[in-house]
Amino acid sequence: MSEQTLLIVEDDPGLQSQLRWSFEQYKVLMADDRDSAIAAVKRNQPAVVTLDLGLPPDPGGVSEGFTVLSEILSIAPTTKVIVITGNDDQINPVKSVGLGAYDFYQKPIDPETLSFVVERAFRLYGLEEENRQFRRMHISNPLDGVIAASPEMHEVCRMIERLAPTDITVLLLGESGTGKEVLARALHTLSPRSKKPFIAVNAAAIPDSLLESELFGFEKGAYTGATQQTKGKFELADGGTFFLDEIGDIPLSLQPKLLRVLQERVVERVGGRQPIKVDVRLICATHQNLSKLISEGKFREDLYFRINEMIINIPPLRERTGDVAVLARAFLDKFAQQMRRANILGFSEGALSAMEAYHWPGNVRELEHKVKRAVVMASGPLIEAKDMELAPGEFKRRLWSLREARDMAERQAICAALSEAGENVTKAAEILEITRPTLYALLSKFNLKI
Ligand SMILES: Nc1ncnc2c1ncn2[C@@H]1O[C@H](COP(=O)(O)OP(=O)(O)OP(=O)(O)O)[C@@H](O)[C@H]1O
Repeated sequence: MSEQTLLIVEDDPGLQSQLRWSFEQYKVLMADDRDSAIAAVKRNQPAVVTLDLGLPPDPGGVSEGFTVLSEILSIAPTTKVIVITGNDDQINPVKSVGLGAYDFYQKPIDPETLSFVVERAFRLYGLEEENRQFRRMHISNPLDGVIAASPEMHEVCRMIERLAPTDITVLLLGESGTGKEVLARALHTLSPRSKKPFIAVNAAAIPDSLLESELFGFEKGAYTGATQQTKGKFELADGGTFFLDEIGDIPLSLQPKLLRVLQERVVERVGGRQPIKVDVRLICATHQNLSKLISEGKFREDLYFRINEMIINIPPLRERTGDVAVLARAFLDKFAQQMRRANILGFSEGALSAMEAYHWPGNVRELEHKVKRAVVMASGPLIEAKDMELAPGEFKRRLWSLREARDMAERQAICAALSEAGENVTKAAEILEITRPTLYALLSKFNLKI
C-alpha cells in the first residue's frame, strides 16, 4: 500500500501520456482496461485512482467504467476514485458519486484543475490513513507502554485502569518476562501520583545483606562504610509509587519491617531511631507461589494479607490470543529503527507460524530478544524462523479448541470491521451482517473498547 501511488485508468494513449506528465510527483501506474485496472489495484492498493468511464469494450458508453468503479471499491474501499466523464454528461457524475466515487471531473481535461482535485484526494486519503493507524494503535496499545491485542491482556488493562485512581496495594502475579514491571509503570502513569517518582526494586537481584539498606536507607555510621546518611528507595518514592518486584525473595528477617511500612506508612533507616513518614503506593509482584512459601514458613501470612488487597494474574504469552504477532511487529519496528535496518519489512509466514507455535518460556522478554537478534541476523527483507533461532524441532504446537478458534476469528473480524467503519458501530454491524445489539454484546464479550 502506498499513499503516493496514483492509478490512471485511461484507454486513450494521448491522454495517458498527458496525464503521466502532469502527475510526475506521484508514483503513476497506468491501466487501459478493466483487467489491468483491477490487477493494479490488487497489487498496489493505490491511494487515488482517476477512472475514465469510457473503457473498452464500451469506449463510447459508461457501463464498463461503472463496473470497474464498483470492483475497485469492493477491493479497496478506502481508495479515492475520481471519475472522469464526458462534458455534456449530467447524470453519470452523480451516479458515480452515488456508487462511492470520491469526486468526478468533466472533460476536457485541464491538467492544473485535475491536479488540484487529485492533490485534495491524496490529502484526504493521508488523513484517513493516519486515523486508521491511530485506531489500530488503540486496539493494540491499550495502555501507555503496553502492547497487547488479546482479550486476556485487555481484561488485565481494564483492571489496571480501574485501580489507577485508588491507593489500593496491588499484587501482580505472572511468570518472568510477562510484563509485570511494564504494567506497574502503566498503573503509576495513569494514577494521580504520575508526576511523582516511580521507583522499582527487584528483591531477587539484590543480595540479602544489602537489601535492608537499599529499601530503608541508612544513617551515617550505621555500619562500616556507611559514610553518609542515605535515603532508601521507599523514601525516594515518597508521593509516588514503589514497585517491589520478586517480593517472594524478601528474607523472613526483613518482612516485619516491610509490614510496618504497609501498616503505618513509616520507614526506619538502618541505624536510625526516628520513624520517617512515607506516602507511597505499593505494587508488588512475584512469579512464585506465595501460598506455598507461607506453608513452607518462608513468607509471613500477615504480610501476604496486606499485599494482596487486589491480585492481578498476568497470563503467560503462550496463553494470549494474538499477542505474539502484535508484539513481534512492534519490536521489529523498534529495533529496525534503532539499528537502521529499514530494509526489513516484516516476518515470513514461516516465522509467524513458528512464533505462534512456540511455547515462550521466557515470555515477552524472550520474544523481544529473539526479534532483536533477528533484526541483526536477517539477510532478506523478511525475517525467517531461523533468524529468530526458532527451529522446527523447538516447536511445541499450540492447539485450540473449536470455541477458542471461533472466538479468535470473531474478534479479528470485529476489529477489522470497526477499523474499516471508522469505529461507527452501525456501519461495522452492517459489514459484519449482525445487529447493533449483537455487536455491542460481542464488544463487551471481547473487551473491545471504542
Ligand atoms: N505488553 C508489553 N508491551 C510491550 N513490552 C512488553 C510488554 N510486556 C513485556 N514487555 C517487555 O518485555 C520485557 C520484560 O518485561 P517486564 O520486565 O515488565 O517483565 P516482568 O514480568 O517484570 O519480568 P521479571 O519477572 O523477570 O522481572 C521488557 O523489556 C518489557 O519492555
